[in-house]
Amino acid sequence: MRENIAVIGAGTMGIGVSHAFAAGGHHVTLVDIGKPALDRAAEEIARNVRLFGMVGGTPESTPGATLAAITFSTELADVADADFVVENITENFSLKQRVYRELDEMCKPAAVFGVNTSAIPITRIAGLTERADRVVGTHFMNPVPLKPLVEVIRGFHTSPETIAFTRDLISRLGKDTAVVEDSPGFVTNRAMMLMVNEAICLLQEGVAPAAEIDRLFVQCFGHRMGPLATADLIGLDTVLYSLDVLLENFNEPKYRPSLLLRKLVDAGHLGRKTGQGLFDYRTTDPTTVPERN
Ligand SMILES: NC(=O)c1ccc[n+]([C@@H]2O[C@H](COP(=O)([O-])OP(=O)(O)OC[C@H]3O[C@@H](n4cnc5c(N)ncnc54)[C@H](O)[C@@H]3O)[C@@H](O)[C@H]2O)c1
Repeated sequence: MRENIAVIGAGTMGIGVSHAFAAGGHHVTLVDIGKPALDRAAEEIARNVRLFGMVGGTPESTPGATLAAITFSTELADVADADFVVENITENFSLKQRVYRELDEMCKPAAVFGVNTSAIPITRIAGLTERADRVVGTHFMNPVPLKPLVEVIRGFHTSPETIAFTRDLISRLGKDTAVVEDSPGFVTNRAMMLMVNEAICLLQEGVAPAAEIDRLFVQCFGHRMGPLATADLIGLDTVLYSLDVLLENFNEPKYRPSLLLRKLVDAGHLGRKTGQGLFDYRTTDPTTVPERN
């Protein structure tokens, strides 16, 4: 069944989520506050369709067909007809607060809200709306079209029907779901952000150069990508904001972001999306590490 999907935020995640739903046969309305972000999103989706297609998606998808299934808009009001909303705006509670209050007023009562946050508790977001039973965490992984599993988070009030609807929708994209209970950072990011932050601390202390830190994870532990390349792929701003959320919620100093991470974000070096981060991507991709010697 073809659903009306709204995707809010056309950054790293909004690009991948729109691509996955459009290639999966749905109609997508992608909303961002800025036209430049939407133009970049259209370019990147077209490039990504060519590059990697979609796990379980329509094999005959072309950039033109995928883009034709997406309406690009700067008006939140354009998502009033959505059956399912995936919100992917910046990892900042006050920004999200404004968006959810507006969405709750304008969307039809039956619409389900999928929160694609890295760490903010789903129950806290659901409390901003009058439809807490229809708010669910949908933690997609990056790059979305290539990742076979989505972490689905059950908020305090999320209903069994909402979980079932969300799992069915995601399974029709050819992806599996792992349902977990609500807790800051969920399963994945509570553990992963700690590892990434500690790897940045190792770099900051000069224990090893960035490429060597990542090589140890790839060649010794069989990781596809080292923690520093992972941080650059996520976006260093998103890593920093996620650690801030974990620190605020758990009040444990182990989640304190490294000074180097904060400095790079202040400098505007946010990783792949800006061309520089822990590595420099402007001319070549320095993060490709062979998996074995
Ligand atoms: N990057 C990842 O790997 C990853 C993975 C899973 C979840 N997330 C979560 O997804 C969300 C988005 O992350 P991202 O990496 O795509 O961030 P990003 O910075 O790349 O993109 C955020 C986008 O949201 C837009 N935006 C901000 N306020 C808005 C508003 N009021 N209305 C519409 N658009 C608005 C910005 O213009 C920007 O284009 C965050 O909550 C993040 O924690 C990120």
